[in-house]
Amino acid sequence: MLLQFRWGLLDCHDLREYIDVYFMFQRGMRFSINVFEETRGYILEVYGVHFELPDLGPIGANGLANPRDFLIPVAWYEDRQVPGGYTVINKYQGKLFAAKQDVSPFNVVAWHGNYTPYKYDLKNFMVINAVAFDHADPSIFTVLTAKSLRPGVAIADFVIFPPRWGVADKTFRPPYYHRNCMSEFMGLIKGHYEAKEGGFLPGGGSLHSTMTPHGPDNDCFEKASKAKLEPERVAEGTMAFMFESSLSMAVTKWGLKTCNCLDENYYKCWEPLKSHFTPNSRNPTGFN
Ligand SMILES: O=C(O)Cc1cc(O)ccc1O
Ligand SMILES: [Fe+2]
Repeated sequence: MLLQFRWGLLDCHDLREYIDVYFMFQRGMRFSINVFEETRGYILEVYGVHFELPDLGPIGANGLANPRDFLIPVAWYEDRQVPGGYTVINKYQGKLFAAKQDVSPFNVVAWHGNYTPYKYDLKNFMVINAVAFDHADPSIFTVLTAKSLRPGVAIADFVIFPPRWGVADKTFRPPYYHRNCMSEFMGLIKGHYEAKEGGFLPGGGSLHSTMTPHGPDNDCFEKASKAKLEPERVAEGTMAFMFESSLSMAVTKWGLKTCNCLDENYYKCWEPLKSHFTPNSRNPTGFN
């Protein structure tokens, strides 16, 4: 992603070197985004609470997304007019409003406070994974969380699936088949997602709503069930992510119809799955 971000008082300069970046704009901030090349972006807005680093628990003081890697922009302003003027788009009570003005909205020359936008390069995420057996829950990949009042239940988690090593023995290594109380919106910034190599394209999105069963497609199941469990690179050159929420998500009319991009056949990726239930294989040889 090649882009340039500007927001009132602050300039993120040219971000050409950044590929997988997370940006946070605080409420009320004016910003503009210039893109230079093929660019993909996803937006998540939370209300009432702020994103914060997850509690690290037994991980200790350091790990996952480290505070040192969250960067804030330097002060910057511009005082200029552009032909046709500026259109400032404002979101208010869920609706977008546009206002025209002659001067740049980024014309304030001083700033004092502790309420800044920030950026985080996803490459800096310190990935943790299972190193003996079992598939660890995706909460190990939480970059930021917007907590609800109930401990452990987030309004929204921002989770990434970065390149890493898969080494777990006696384990089906891809994501397990599951249903859970969270809504899972997934996106793909680049590459492919291990659980749906063909059916999930960069720039696309999938939504598995609360308590909807889901998991790897048939190809992934077949491959991973037969694979020799040697150490292997997982998700090399890719970046999938998940916005996970304890709230339900509604799909807009645009998403369902207008965009004309709905994959009506998505469910078919699970159709070839067969039952492999064998009650006697509960304790595979050598497994305690
Ligand atoms: O559904 C998904 O593909 C996301 C996901 C990944 C994983 O490794 C475990 C659980 C989970 O929801
Ligand atoms: Fe899931």
